[in-house]
Amino acid sequence: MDRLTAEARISELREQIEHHNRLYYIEDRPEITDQEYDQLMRELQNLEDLFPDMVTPDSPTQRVGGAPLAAFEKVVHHTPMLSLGNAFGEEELRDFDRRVRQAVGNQEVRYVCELKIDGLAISLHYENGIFVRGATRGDGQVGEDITQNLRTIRSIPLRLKRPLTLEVRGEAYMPRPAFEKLNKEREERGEALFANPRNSAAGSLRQLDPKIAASRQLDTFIYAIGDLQGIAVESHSEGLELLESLGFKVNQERRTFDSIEDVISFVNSWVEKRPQLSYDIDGIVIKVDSYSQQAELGFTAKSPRWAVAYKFPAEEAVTVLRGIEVSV
Ligand SMILES: CC(C)(CNC(=O)c1ccc(Oc2ccccc2)cc1)c1ccc2c(N)nc(N)nc2n1
Repeated sequence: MDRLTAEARISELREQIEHHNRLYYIEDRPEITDQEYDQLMRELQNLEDLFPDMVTPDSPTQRVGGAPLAAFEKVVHHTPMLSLGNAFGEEELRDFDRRVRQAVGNQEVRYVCELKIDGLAISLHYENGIFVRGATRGDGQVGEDITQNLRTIRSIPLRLKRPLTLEVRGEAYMPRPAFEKLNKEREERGEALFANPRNSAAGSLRQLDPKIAASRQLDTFIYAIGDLQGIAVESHSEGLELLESLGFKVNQERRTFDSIEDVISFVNSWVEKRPQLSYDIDGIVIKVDSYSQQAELGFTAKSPRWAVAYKFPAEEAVTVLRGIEVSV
């Protein structure tokens, strides 16, 4: 095959593979079988083996990186990764609403409610649409460079739909079925089990060998734009739509409400619905939607005044001590 034909076929295969990747890992509605997908990947791999100079970092064949690292480098976040203040009851949500309305005067306030995924906070940096670096939250200012491991997560796009330079935040997590399968395998091998999906996601992303992370079926939900050059969006919900249009996986259970009472009903509905999800959540995040109102509210030393995390009561941890059941 001559170079020109190879080049055309390589970009056609990449486009098809990325399309089916999105359908399978982000929209959860595959259109082709795994065998057909593997065949596309094999054809691309063969062509890249024949023409190595045509390999680019955003090629789907470049997800499972090279050799294990000796250690993780440190990364300074462009904008700090802030934490969330907590609310543990309905009254605290009403207090939050009163503080918000006090600060913004008698304007209408719209809230965005998002599931709080029980995983590991991550930051992803893109230059001209190409994934160049991913990091853990660390202390909010400095995290660890886990780019090689994050590249193995299929719901993280290696190239965006538009050549934007931006930094996004989200959660890396392990779906419960993958967690149960992993622990079953570890039990058969006589290895220590992970206590919960969050620990297994954290443990997987802390592996220096990307082949181990690649074997762990991790997933992501992106929930915030950090640095965004040159695109004007007016609200958080618009920002999430933009993230989705760029190719990120954004959780579909988010809702907007114009009153804190509706927020409270939404929060209560998730206390029951939580077990139906295929992943763990530890609460609901409520954010003021308007960016201009967020700016009016500002930040405390470590978290925004325009957001709060409603935390669910910890799962009833029952420990059997000498045959007596006690709840802790
Ligand atoms: C709201 C924010 C804290 C993200 N936002 C930021 O980290 C952030 C960071 C700098 C910002 O602006 C600054 C820029 C420079 C200096 C200081 C602040 C604004 C937001 C957050 C944190 C955890 C979340 C979580 N677990 N689940 C969901 N669903 N949403 C979450 N949202």
